Amino acid sequence: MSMLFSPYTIRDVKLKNRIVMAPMCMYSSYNEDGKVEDWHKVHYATRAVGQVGLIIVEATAVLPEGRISSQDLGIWSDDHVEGLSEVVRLMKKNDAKTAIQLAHAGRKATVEGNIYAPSAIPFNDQYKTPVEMTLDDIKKTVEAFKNAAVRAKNAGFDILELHAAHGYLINEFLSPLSNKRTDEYGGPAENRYRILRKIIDAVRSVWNGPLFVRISAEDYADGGMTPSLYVELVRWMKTQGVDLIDVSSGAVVPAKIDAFPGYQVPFAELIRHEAAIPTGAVGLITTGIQAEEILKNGRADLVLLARELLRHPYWPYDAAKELGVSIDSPKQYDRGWTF
Ligand SMILES: Cc1cc2nc3c(=O)[nH]c(=O)nc-3n(C[C@H](O)[C@H](O)[C@H](O)COP(=O)(O)O)c2cc1C
Repeated sequence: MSMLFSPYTIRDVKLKNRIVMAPMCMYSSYNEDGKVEDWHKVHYATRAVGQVGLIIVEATAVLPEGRISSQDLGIWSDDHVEGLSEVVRLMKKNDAKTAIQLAHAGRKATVEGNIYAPSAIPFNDQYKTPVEMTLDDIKKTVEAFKNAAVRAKNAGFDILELHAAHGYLINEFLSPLSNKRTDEYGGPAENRYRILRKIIDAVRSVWNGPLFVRISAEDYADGGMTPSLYVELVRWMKTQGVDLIDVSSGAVVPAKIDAFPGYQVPFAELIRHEAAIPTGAVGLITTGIQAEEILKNGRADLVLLARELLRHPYWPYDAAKELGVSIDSPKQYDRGWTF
């Protein structure tokens, strides 16, 4: 029996299969700051038609200065809710469950004006030097994540994901390589974790649904974070009511990454077993058999695909065929989806 095509329930949300579309920035809010465009509607609805069980909408900025680019999606204003609701409606209408990744780009923001980070150290010489956040800035940021969670709820999302990976703001606090603070937000792991602790508590105060956190489990640099070091942090997340860790890696400091099929799966596996929490595996997963192996060997609970779903929006059909499983097709496509 296929595990990839078996349902998975988190809190009160039942996914029809274990296939997840990983968050991917579309940099397509070209008309109005942070707003949904037709592109987003077509793009996300298409993967829902393709029978992806859970779709995670791209990194969506909780503050305008927290955008990776000026064309990122935003959720810092109530004006963003209407467009996001429309994307949710289209995905749900096509039978997918929906999530959104709440994000702040920190020192990797490329917007005009000041950018903010735990310490005033640029990512590299291509990036601006960020302003070191004051305690008041931190408070405002925590509040922004909370307000974003309320808006995501109003837009109708089933699941929330906090972006604590890829060298963006939360990741910058977690890693000792980018956080050189000497106050209660820097130094030992417990201090570096403090902003995420506050964000999770703030989000949890307004959100009862499933909550994921995406982490970069490995910094690929001396003195940086490793999957083993993350186990303690993930245990804290679990105590705070986080339901699943979406395990990615890298990008907090410039480093060379040797990416090969399934290269991040061992990190998801270690965290799943050591911290006893469900995980999602991501990174160069492209075939049904590969996905099935990850799930059946207990290495992760969900499988996330990014670039493969840009090439093949109906990948679930291909994977089902490969695994000899019969799945429902959108009824309009019945004549093409039988094999
Ligand atoms: C176009 C593009 C945009 C991305 N944007 C995001 C993002 O918004 N948030 C995030 O956590 N990861 C982002 N990623 C990383 C993917 O979610 C994924 O972790 C990575 O591409 C590895 O998976 P893959 O080998 O299946 O592509 C992006 C990747 C691509 C290709």
